[in-house]
Amino acid sequence: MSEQNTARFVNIGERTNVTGSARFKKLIMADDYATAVEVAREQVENGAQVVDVNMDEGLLDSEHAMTTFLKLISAEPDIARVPVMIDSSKWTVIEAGLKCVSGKPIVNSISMKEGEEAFLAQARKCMEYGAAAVVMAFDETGQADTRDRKVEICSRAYDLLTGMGFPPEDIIFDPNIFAVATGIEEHDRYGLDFLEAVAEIKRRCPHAKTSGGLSNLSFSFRGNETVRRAMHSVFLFHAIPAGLDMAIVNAGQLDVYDQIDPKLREACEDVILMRRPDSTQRLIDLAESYKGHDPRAEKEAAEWRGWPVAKRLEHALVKGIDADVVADTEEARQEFARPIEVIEGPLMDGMNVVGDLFGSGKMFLPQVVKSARVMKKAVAHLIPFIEAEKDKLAPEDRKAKGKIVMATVKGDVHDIGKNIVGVVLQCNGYDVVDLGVMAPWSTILQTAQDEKADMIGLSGLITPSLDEMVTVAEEMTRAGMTMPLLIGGATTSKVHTALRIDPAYDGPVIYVLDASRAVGVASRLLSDTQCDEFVATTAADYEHVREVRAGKTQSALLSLADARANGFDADMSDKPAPPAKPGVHVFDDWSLAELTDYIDWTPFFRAWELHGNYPAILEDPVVGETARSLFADAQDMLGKIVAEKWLTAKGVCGFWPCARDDDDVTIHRVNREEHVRLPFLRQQVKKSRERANFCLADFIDRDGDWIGGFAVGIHGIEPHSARFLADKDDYSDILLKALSDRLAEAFAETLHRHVRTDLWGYAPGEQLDNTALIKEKYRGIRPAPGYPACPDHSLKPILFDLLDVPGSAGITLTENFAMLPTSAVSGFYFAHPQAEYFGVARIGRDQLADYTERRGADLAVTERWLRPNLD
Ligand SMILES: C[S@@+](CC[C@H](N)C(=O)[O-])C[C@H]1O[C@@H](n2cnc3c(N)ncnc32)[C@H](O)[C@@H]1O
Repeated sequence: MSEQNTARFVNIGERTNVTGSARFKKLIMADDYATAVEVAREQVENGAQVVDVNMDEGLLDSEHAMTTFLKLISAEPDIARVPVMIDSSKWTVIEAGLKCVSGKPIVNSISMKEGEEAFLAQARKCMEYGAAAVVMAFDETGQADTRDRKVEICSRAYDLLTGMGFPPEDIIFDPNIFAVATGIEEHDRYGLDFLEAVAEIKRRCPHAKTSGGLSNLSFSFRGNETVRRAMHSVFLFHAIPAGLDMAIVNAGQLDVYDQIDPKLREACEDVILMRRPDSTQRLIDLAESYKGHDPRAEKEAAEWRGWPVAKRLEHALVKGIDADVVADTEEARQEFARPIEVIEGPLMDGMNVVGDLFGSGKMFLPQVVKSARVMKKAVAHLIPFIEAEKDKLAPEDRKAKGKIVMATVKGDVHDIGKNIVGVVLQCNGYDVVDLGVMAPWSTILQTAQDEKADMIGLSGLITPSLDEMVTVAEEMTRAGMTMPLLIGGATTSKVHTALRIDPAYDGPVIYVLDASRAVGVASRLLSDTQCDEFVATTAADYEHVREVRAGKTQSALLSLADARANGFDADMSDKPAPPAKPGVHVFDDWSLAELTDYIDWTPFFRAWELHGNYPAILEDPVVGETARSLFADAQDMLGKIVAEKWLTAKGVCGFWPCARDDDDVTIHRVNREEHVRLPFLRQQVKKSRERANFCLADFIDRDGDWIGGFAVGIHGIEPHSARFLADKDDYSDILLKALSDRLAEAFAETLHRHVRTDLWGYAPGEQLDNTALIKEKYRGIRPAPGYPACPDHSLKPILFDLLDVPGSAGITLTENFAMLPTSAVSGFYFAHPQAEYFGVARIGRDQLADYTERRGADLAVTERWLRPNLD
């Protein structure tokens, strides 16, 4: 697009959207609103003139999330200066949002899909709130595709809206941008139809505005970023003069129209404006030449082995190639006077390049971990020579930038995240003393003192670990320590760090969002010039979080009695039939080959901090190349895991007759003639009119029903992990752990399907592919203790006892109820068709007391397990 065009073009920021941004979703799910507000700020700073906010996520109370976030950003003057677009497919969420926006909001979207009456009712609401509205070109018969349908629907909507007094300048038509050059003839006109429709709509509908989502246009060229960018720029070059006022597009990914290769520009223009019958084929042919191969890189690949050794080492480090690193390091050692100089010279130079690329977002975690593997192998080769030299020369020890003691806290066994952070720190020149998993506070403190560490880093994945971290902080205070304490891991958040850990420790406490932040945090903490300011700013930031929290009106809670009265009323005429095969079923060795077909790959990439959905992530313009390479390595290892039988999948499941007793489910163990009580928690947050206050017991019939349970685990990782670590190969070790986790989840999915179709057998004819399984399109749920519907991890011992999990599947529990082996999943089966996941969220003291009694436990104990739900 030309510069003149850009000036008029309204760019709608789309990063504050839980459906489009994995990072934003993670922040919202972690209740880290303070950081989520920063995402909105970044967008505005980067030039977004409207901020689109979307909270449509099944596990969220979307209305609550929308209102909380909107209230927060409306209190930030530099964000509140741009309008907010309230984006939801649920009208209740939009309405909740409208109530708390201070400036002029935009509703995204309304349409005549459900007929005129519903359309006008929504429009009236928009007017009441003074909101502008995106009106989709959609009517009772469907979405408008041709020019005439777009114009017809928009004109009709315009007449209806202006007829009821809706200000025309508050109407934003979205006449649907569809993909062109798909090879289907009817699609050829889509670009031109949109452009012509925009011009005509602007003519017929004075003062109304137009908008569109641009990325659809180039959908058929996924993976070919050059062509996609060119298409978008060419399209806007024509659409803006035609009257397009705004679009959802990443402004940073547009090319200047005049600078696009003229051949490509012309071919795009031919397609969009339908100037030739063969334009699609011509663009497809031309697109090939912009794809994949980079002749320069290929030439380089062949040449690099002939470069001088220092450059070869740097290249190997940056590219993560470990094949020749030992030979090259040896060659370098012979060239340099002392072996230490190889580390301080070419190796550190190479790692600095890696650090810079990573720091500037041009390199991603899997590549960094591969680079670290090269570095470790080179250093391992040099160590004996350095040691031997010590006697003769007594050289100074290699100077590290700083020393960090890292640990996964007591009771927790998860270490993928911690290991990644450790590797990243090491390859940036820090010494890392890794205490592994399940580290008690005493060991952590002792090691930090013995090693004269500069800081401690704690990690944890399950909620009880939050309390363990508070304990470590308190003990550090008691020991009079002052070194910084770093907090990270999936269960942690900035809010928890600010509210609970920071006040417990006198020294600096820093929450580290992900591995990519670790080096920046460590280097600032150890910098003579930056440390004080960084510590002070962070402390002030946490103080602010505490103030905001203190001033925040907590969502109102119902009494437990009222919440029960508003419980979910499941239709018990629909309850499942008794299982076809009741009792307990043990699986000693489930086929790994079968499990590989049921892997959900998206969380695999997330474990490596590559955000995006599989398979689209493989074609992502930014991380696609890294994702493809990682995926190839994963497939390669998975092949070996299956063929060479590295691992064993053991599982158990069972079904028991039961009945509901208020919020408990009592299980009848027929063979032992005993009853086991499963106490569940009920939502107490006051709901808007129609929503119930859910409890898992609501899905069970008081007059008799069935419930199930399961536990699955992947065994046998240890010798392989040890082999990789002995070979200085953290990359393969982390890869193996991540794959083992994937296999455990795939096992849970496969076993659940076997339960539905065969063992319980309530859905014998179910035909769902893996995508549908991942989207949980089946009947029934398998809530897991520690997850939002049953957040109390301490239900696990009851489940484990029912199934004799240690005996049948070889899985045990730590004192904080983490499962061992680490790659394990357990939960309950509810088969009622209306059963759904929800989050218990905050509960009141009345429920805590009631639950304590039902569990027959001490208040102090239940309080500890339920702490995240009490604050
Ligand atoms: C963590 S994901 C795992 C599946 C995903 N496809 C994977 O491979 O990682 C989904 C599982 O988490 C648990 N879960 C999710 N939401 C839950 C909730 N609100 N309450 C209880 N359990 C929940 C259920 O066991 C569900 O099957």
